[in-house]
Amino acid sequence: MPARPNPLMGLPFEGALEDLGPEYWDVVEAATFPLTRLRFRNNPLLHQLGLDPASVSDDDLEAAYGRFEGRAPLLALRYHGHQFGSYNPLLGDGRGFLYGQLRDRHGQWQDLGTKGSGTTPWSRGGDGRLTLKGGVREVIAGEALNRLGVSTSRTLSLIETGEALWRGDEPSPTRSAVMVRLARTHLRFGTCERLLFRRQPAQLERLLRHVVALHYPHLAVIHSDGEQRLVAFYGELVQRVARLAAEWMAAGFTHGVLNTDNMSLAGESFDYGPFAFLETWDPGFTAAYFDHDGLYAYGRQPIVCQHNLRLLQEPLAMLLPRGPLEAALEAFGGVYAAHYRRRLLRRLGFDDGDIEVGALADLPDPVAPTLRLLAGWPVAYGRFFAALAEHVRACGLPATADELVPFIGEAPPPPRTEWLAWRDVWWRWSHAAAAGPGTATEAAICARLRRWNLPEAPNRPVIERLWAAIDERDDWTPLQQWLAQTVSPGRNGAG
Ligand SMILES: Nc1ncnc2c1ncn2[C@@H]1O[C@H](COP(=O)(O)OP(=O)(O)OP(=O)(O)O)[C@@H](O)[C@H]1O
Ligand SMILES: [Mg+2]
Repeated sequence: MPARPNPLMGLPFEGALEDLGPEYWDVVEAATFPLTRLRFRNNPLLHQLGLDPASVSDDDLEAAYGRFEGRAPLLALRYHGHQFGSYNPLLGDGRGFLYGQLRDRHGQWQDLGTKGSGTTPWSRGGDGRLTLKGGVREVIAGEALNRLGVSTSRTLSLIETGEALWRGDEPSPTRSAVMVRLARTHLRFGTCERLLFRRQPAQLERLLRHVVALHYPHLAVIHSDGEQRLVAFYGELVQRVARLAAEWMAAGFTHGVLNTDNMSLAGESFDYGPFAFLETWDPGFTAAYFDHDGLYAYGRQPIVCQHNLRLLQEPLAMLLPRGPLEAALEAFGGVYAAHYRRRLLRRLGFDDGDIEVGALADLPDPVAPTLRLLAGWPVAYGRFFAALAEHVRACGLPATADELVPFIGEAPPPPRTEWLAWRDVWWRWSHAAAAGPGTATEAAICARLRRWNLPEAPNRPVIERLWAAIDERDDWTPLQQWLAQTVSPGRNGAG
């Protein structure tokens, strides 16, 4: 009987970046691992790629994304980057490669990229590997952020590979893994910076033509003039990154390593290393243990993103005048503020559209009172929203402001002045929304609270609990349960 074909190997890859030529990448080979054992598969993403998940076996995934059978060429991408303020010209894919590019079910380009698949010319003495814990953390970050509505890469598969790794930030030896992630692109701000370093304007122009064609195709239609098109690309990237920063802030997420080699030219969030979700709300909260000065602290993320966008002007200035770039960057603050407000409102159950325009003008904005309350109440940021959602589901909308009581049973009481101020604003909004012209009935507010908040945000203690079960007993059930109950909107009762 002929062997059943592996559906993953029939995916319709198109060599868009490969066709740009070897200036941008090196052909590499994957490592051979002592074992390949599937630990996580993302069925919704398999579906998004046009496959029937039921037709893809675990062994298919191990063959394609653990043993890398039947796929060539594998490309380590070249890039540089500003890391913690210093330029590093020695970067590039040092432990991953571009596996392939294809259009998904919605016609959207997707890259399949690996992490932990072996050394490359850019490994700089590193082992080219990913720890299993690092892979588990990537799975959690991508799924949680996606569930919170953040534009993010996601892990397609995580395969344990049976090696013993030594790391300074994990008890070692520690277990190894290889992951494949889906991202709109693996091209980074640092990909452009490398071409400035090497003074290669023609190669930058080719690269950006590729980026616009794949990731900003509407701009190619609007602008026949190449220069205008690139200015428009930068302008849209500014807006996408501003929205992304707002999404991280509303999600209570600290990326941790906002170097320019971790900034996507498609404006999507990716590379989940030392990230952390907030415990108590604190703008100074720092995720990476090696970020001694708090450069990439939670509250600095918008300003760092804006700074990184300004750094990107340097390579672009090989092709474009500065004036329009600087003018485009000025939009950052306004786009950020408006998007952050919308996202925070949504976590509180609200939307401007719920409320009569006249009534809206009379309402105090809930953003500042929410942050003032959170700054003084030692509760986990995600817990605040989850508990609000639970309270409204259990008790309905309060008929009077006084009926709304501090709803986090296990927490110390909130600071009185900040609580009363927040309570009154939230109550006024909830009543204006429920009485407004939109569809924001009590049930709709309740559904929104459930949809846009996680029952349990994966802050450090939560991730450590999930990891401990894997580490101590090889028990994957807590992780699977957390993923099923926390990140699956269906199970969570949300639409
Ligand atoms: N164990 C390792 N072996 C070789 N190179 C590594 C290793 N860890 C990190 N690097 C390289 O160091 C640089 C910075 O690492 P960083 O953690 O930002 O990226 P990454 O997590 O490896 O990959 P990505 O940005 O694609 O998610 C990258 O060029 C990366 O390839
Ligand atoms: Mg990186």
